[in-house]
Amino acid sequence: MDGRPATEYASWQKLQKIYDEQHASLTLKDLFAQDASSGSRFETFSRLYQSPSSGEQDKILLDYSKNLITPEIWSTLLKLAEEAKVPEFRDAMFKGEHINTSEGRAVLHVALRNVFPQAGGQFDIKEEGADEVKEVLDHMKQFSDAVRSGEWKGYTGKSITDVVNIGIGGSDLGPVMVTEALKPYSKRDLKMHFVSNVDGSDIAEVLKECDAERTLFIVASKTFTTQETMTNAESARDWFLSSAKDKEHVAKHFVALSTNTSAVTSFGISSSNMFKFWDWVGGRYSLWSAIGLSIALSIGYENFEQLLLGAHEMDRHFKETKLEDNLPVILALVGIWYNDFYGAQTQALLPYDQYLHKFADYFQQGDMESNGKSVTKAGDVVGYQTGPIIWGQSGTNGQHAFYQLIHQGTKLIPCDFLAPVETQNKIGNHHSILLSNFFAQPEALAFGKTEEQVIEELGPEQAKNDALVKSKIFAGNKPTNSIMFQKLTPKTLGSLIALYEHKIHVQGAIWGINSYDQMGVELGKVLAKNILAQLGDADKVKGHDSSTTGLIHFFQKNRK
Ligand SMILES: O=P(O)(O)OC[C@H]1O[C@@](O)(CO)[C@@H](O)[C@@H]1O
Repeated sequence: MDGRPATEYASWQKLQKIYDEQHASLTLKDLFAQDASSGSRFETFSRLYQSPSSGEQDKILLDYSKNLITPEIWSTLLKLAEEAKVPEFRDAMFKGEHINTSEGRAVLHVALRNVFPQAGGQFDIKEEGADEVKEVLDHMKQFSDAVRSGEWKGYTGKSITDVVNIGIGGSDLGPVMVTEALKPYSKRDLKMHFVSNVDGSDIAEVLKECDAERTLFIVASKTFTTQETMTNAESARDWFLSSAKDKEHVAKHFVALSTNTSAVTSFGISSSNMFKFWDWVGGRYSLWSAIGLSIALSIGYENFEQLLLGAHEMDRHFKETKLEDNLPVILALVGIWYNDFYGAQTQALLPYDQYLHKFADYFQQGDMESNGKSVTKAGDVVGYQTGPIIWGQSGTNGQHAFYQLIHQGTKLIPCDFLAPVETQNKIGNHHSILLSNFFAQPEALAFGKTEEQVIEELGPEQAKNDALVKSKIFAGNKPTNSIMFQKLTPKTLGSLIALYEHKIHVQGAIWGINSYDQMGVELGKVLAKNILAQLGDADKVKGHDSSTTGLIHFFQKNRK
C-alpha cells in the first residue's frame, strides 16, 4: 500500500521457498488425481458471482482449479494480500484518498458508476466533482436520446447517421471495445467510427464514408492536448467547414469530452456541447465517464446505464467480499504466482466470443499502462517482476495462430479463457462447436499427452521414428483460468471489465507501485515534437545519434 517492496513480506518469502522446493514436482495431473480423496478440486477452486439485481441471468463463474496451486500455496497467497494491506488500499481508493501519489490525485472510476442508490446504497465518496457525475450522465442521456431519435439535426436540417469518435488510448480503446462487444444492442442505422492514429490514413478512410451534413464528431480527450487527437480534430473541422463553410455550423456537429474547458472553447466547441469529467478519472479507466458518450449513442443510454450498474455491482463485490471469495483478488493472486515465481512474462486473454475481439487490446492499455512500472511508490527500484505483457485474441481464431506455442513452446503462458453460456446468435450448432473448443483447450493445456499415448496412437511402425514421437508429446501442466458468464449483456460486460480493473489494482498494491500515473508515455512524445520541428530541413537535424540522424535524412532525401 505504501510502496513497501513485495519481497519484504514474509508470505512472499514463504512462496519463494515453496516454489523452490515444490515447482519441479507440482503437476495438475497429480493435483486433480487427489480429487477422489480430497473432494472435487473444481468445487474448492471455483466461485460463482451473481448480480445482486438480476442473479441468474447475469452470473459469472470463475474456475481457477486448473492452476498450479495447493491449499498451502493458496493460503499463503491470500496471506500475501493481507500483508500487503490489499483491503486497506482498496478502501483508500473507494474513500477518494489520493492514492495516485505522483500526481496527487484520487482514483475514482468507481464514483462514475456510484449512481444506483437502489442497488444496496451508494459508496460514501468525498471528492470534488463526485457529486456532479449524475448531472453529466443526465446530459449524456439527453444528448444521446436526441441524436438517436433524429431530433438533433445537422446544419442542413438532416438527422445524424454517422458518429466519429476522435480520441486515442483510453479515449478510444474503451469505446471501441464496448461498442464492439455490445453490437447486438446497437442502433444499426447510426454508424460508429473511431479515429485514433495521427496517420492521416486513419481519418481519411473514415471521412470517405461520411456526409458532412449528417456526421457528428466527438473530440474525446481528457487533456485536450494530445497531439494525435488535436491533429485529427483540426483536420475533421477543416473537412467539415470545406462543406459547411460557416463556423456557426460547428456547434451542430462537434462535441467535446474533456476535463479541460478552456482548451475546448479555444478549439471552437461551445461549453454547452462539452461533457466534462475530472482529474480523478484515469484515461484507461474513463469509459464510464463522458468518454463513454459514443457507447451511449451506439447502444442507447439505458444499456449504457446497465453497463455502469454491472461495474457498480462488481465494485460492491470487490469492496465487501472476503479475500478468498473475491474474484478480482483471486485473479490477481493467481497472476502474481506465475508472474513473480514461475517467471511467466505474459498473460493471455482468450475470449471465446467474437464480440469480445477487442477485449485483450483494451486491457493492453488497462493493465500495461497501470502496472508497467519498475519503481515503487516509495521510489525504490523493484527487485521483482511487475506488470505482465497482456495479449490475446478471440477463440477459436487464436487456436490457428499461436496455440502451438502455448501448448508446445518453451514459454509459460498463463491464459484466461472466457465464454458465454448463451450466444447472441443462434445459428446451427456454432455455439456448441465454439464451447467444445473452449472446454477442450484448457483440458489439453492442463493434462497434455504422454509419450505412451503418442506411441499407442502412432502404432509400432511410425513409433520407430523417435523424433516424430517426441514432436507429438504435450507436456501439459499449463495453467489456465476459465470464466463463464450467462450472456454478454451490458451488465455482465460492465462486471467483467470492473473485475479486471480491480485485479490490476490488487496486483499494483502488492507490488507497491503506482498503478495510476503514466510517466513512461512522456519521453517519446517530447522527442517526437523536437524531431517534427527539424523534419523540414536536413540542416536542422541536430542532436541525435547516427541511427536517428540517418533515418531522418533517408526520409528527407526520399520524400515526395
Ligand atoms: O484523453 P487524452 O488526454 O487525449 O489522453 C489519451 C491517452 O494518452 C495517454 O497515453 C496519456 O498521455 C493515455 O494515458 C491516455 O488514455
